[in-house]
Amino acid sequence: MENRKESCQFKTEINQLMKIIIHSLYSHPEIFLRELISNASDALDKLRFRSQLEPDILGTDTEFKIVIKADGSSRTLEVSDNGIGMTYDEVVENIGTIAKSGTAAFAEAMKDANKYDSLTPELIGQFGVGFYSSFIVAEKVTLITKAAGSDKGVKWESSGDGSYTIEETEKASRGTSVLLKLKNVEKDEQDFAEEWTIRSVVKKHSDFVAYPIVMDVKKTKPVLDAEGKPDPEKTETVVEEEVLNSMKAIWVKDKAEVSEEEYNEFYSHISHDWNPPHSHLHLKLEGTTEYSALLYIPAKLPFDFFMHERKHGINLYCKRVFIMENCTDLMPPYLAFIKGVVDAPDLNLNVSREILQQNALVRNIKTNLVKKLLDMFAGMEKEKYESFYGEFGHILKSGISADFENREKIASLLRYKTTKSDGQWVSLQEYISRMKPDQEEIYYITGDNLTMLLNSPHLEQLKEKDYEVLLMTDPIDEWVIRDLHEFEKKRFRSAEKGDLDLGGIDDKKKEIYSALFAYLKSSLEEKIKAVKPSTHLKDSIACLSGDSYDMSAFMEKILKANGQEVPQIKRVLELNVDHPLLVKIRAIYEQDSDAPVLKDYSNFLYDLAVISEGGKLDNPSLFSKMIGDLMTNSGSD
Ligand SMILES: Nc1ncnc2c1ncn2[C@@H]1O[C@H](COP(=O)(O)OP(=O)(O)OP(=O)(O)O)[C@@H](O)[C@H]1O
Repeated sequence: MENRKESCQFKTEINQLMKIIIHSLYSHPEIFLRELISNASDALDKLRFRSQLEPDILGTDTEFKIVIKADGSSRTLEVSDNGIGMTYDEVVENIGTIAKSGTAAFAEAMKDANKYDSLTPELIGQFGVGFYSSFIVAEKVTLITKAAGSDKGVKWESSGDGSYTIEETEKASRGTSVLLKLKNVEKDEQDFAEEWTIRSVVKKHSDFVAYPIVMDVKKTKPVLDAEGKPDPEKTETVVEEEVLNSMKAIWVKDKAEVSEEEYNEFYSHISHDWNPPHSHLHLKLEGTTEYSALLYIPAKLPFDFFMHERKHGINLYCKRVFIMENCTDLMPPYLAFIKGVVDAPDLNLNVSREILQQNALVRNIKTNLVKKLLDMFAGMEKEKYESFYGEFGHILKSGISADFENREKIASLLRYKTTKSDGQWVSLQEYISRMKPDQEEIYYITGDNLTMLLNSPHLEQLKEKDYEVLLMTDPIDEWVIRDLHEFEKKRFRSAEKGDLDLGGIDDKKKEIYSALFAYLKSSLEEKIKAVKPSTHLKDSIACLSGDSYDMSAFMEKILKANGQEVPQIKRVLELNVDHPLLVKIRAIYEQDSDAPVLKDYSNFLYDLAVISEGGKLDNPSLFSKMIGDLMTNSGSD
């Protein structure tokens, strides 16, 4: 049969991606070597895992390793592995098209970014540049691979100029080899054809890779004399294979043996994030549930956090043998941003994802990890915790609804800005400690931005009383409140729903307004369910509020934004009976309860309430006309 062969163009996005990578990483060329070694190590992990179920797949090639060959005269560098390899279709899928969510999102984010200079390595690091980073140092890349169990090899080749070729080929052994034809380098640039450059980069970035990374190195050795003793006078140059990395799994080491730098390097190895992590947690537990774990909090929320295909969560090992990546059974969704490794020596190596779910050991480890992480968050010093919370707080909060057992603990980790915190975060404990002596409840208000909430008319009476109000701007806060109800026996109370009971309204006033309110109610029947003297307002004239068990305006907005059908909810129009305009309207009403202007005034009052909560008006032109009339009249008074 004819060998398959194709010449293809890269997708536009890939072209763009390569340009960006080459342009922005030229000052960090060594990154490519780490990426290639990391891919080789992943390929060996996959093969090792598969060989546990299919031992025959290895054949005689059982010594897993990554081989680096550098040749200064031909200016080539080759990174090979005897891992899982790729079939023709896998090469098509993985190299040259955008199969991965990360690459696609990266290309999307960078679509109109021709401002390469603003792309720092830290920014790009979030996206994982992978295989394409080879083109930073190479003018041509040739990948030859043979999948485990397959009898044909595949060759992929590109000069990074927009096209590539792919064809079936012969390859003797299983695995992948990436051959780079290196670009020429200037005098003081890193040269990857040189042994010591490779040696130092491997040591720096890939020391803990679990497989030997070997290279033939030239050594000068004394020649042995006839008795087998070294002759100090004579030396010869020999070539020997040398292992460049220590292969030490740092998670099984003692904390004292691991430097900060090693922790950070290991983090970028497993997470493909080049930014140093926010913090790490290194655990070694003995006893009935034995495990070691090295967990990291990233510094930033990964850009692909909410994408389905996202990987790089927790990698599961058993006695340093890789079992699976992204082991979701070890971390609840509200801590899914945690990355790291867990090594459980008592786990069965052949464990499948399905079995894991029911495995008591895995459940215990999970419970334990969650506890340790929550304790770690609670123990962080303020500034450090707040930088973490600013990034991941909205995800952590979902634990309030999802993890009943840890609800209290998570609640004490919540932070909110408040009407009195001047932009600072406040914990619920702090809020309670600052409550006024006559204050019984924790007041909160929800909405999508702080400025609007701070100026909400609903807060006027509360401000007058000098009560602090939590400002909740994350959609998830609606669910937090729904499930939390109270904290340290203090109930949460919405500042925009129900009566505030902060001091009754004078009965006499209620009485004199009752006729006007009845009129307003009938005139606005389609929009509101009642008109009431306000318990919230102090300076403003009108606001809309819900009954205690009604959905909040923010919740309504969130549900609508998510395409859910929300039944039309009529709210209560609250009016400030001490406001001069209301006094004036009442006077008009008492003079002539059929005065045509009253209809306009009722709409006007309703519109004022809508505007004060940032809503949109049905008839803005009528509204501005009313404002104009009112201003003219007040001038002539
Ligand atoms: N040495 C290899 N052996 C087998 N498959 C490989 C090898 N190198 C790359 N691949 C395949 O090609 C895919 C794309 O590799 P690439 O380095 O571009 O990204 P990645 O490693 O998946 O992700 P990241 O963005 O995190 O680096 C890999 O997911 C893997 O399936």
